[in-house]
Amino acid sequence: MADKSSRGLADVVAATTSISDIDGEQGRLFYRGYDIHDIAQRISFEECVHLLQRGILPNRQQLDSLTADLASDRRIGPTTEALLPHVFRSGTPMEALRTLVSSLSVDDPDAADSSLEADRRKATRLVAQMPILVARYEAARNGREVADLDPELGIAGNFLLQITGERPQHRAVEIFDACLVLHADHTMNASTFTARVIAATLSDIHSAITGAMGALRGPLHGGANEAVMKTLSSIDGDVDQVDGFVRGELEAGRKLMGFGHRVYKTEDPRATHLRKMSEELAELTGNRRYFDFSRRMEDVVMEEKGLYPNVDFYAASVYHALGIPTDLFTPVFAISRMSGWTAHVIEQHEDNRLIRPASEYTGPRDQRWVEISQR
Ligand SMILES: CC(=O)SCCNC(=O)CCNC(=O)[C@H](O)C(C)(C)COP(=O)(O)OP(=O)(O)OC[C@H]1O[C@@H](n2cnc3c(N)ncnc32)[C@H](O)[C@@H]1OP(=O)(O)O
Ligand SMILES: O=C([O-])CC(=O)C(=O)O
Repeated sequence: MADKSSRGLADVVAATTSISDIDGEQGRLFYRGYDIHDIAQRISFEECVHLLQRGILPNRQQLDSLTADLASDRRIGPTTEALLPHVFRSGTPMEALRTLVSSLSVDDPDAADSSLEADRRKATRLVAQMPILVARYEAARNGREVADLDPELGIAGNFLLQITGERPQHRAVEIFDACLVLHADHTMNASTFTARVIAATLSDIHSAITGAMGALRGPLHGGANEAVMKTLSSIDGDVDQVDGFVRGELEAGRKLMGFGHRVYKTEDPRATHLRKMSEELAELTGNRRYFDFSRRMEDVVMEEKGLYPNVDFYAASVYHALGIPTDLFTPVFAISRMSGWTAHVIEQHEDNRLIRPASEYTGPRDQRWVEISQR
């Protein structure tokens, strides 16, 4: 029996990993030993995928090879195509996309192969397919065709192109690319843990990723970015209204989405980059409203609760300024996190042991069975 239970598994070391690491006291994040501050806004999402899935930053030849794989792997199969017109009517994009991601296994050329080599091919394919699925979903629900992919653009640029229907500005692509890098992996967060638990039963990578999508969706995890945008846009009037709004929410005992973190006791290093990018986009678009609201909200939440913004907070105003619809913010998170999830599934399969923690029983004991007629 376990010695002590930890509510929400806080501080429990649930896996060993060489993919990412966090120092929550110092507010530092590392991907395979690289400080996020050194690589964010310097490497492309494709380089990041290589780093997470294949363990090293690619040289030019390795990057070209991965880029070619990603380009040839992004086709979605007939089963998923057939589902698209049905699932876009379902409640939310994350529900629909969870179903679409699950369906990708049906036509996957490696579906029947559970080897590590097949895992690696499926991992690349899933990263390539995810942005296409989101773009196709967006087009389907608006009754339009997606724009053709531009071979000059990478994953970030092509996604913006397909979502907005317009060729994105160079700086917008750079900023979105950096967002994808910043969200790519984060140790044993809830969705990655979910993926690893599923993978550890020796289940397949599509099952693990489908579970991860379900975990990411919730507002205490990836769903917070959408919730932040809804909060920002619900505040009427000017920035002076923010103080009263925040205090009212806290007095009512409600949490403010985008604040707080299980691991960081100081600023989330990703928020540092996203805050700067949000401000830059506010300047570039000439619309400071949501950046100014966010800055004020950050100050009031710090004064009132001592809480720092997490990755989801400034991601909201950044994605909004980039023209991404609010209900696609969490799917965008999934596009990025697919790289981390798949790397973790491979790592789990490489050195597997079933994940099966203990529980602390709190129910009644020594109950006696009685006939149904006597109950
Ligand atoms: C990508 C990501 O997943 S980043 C996280 C995204 N999620 C959010 O932004 C949702 C809002 N934040 C939260 O709910 C939490 O801070 C979490 C889920 C991120 C971390 O949760 P935990 O480590 O379990 O902390 P917990 O929820 O127990 O909070 C501890 C205390 O801080 C308070 N608190 C934590 N976050 C917030 C918040 N955002 N707003 C108001 N109060 C908060 C709690 O009410 C609690 O107070 P209490 O001790 O008086 O009851
Ligand atoms: O690590 C966590 O618990 C949540 C988080 O910030 C992430 O998944 O990026």
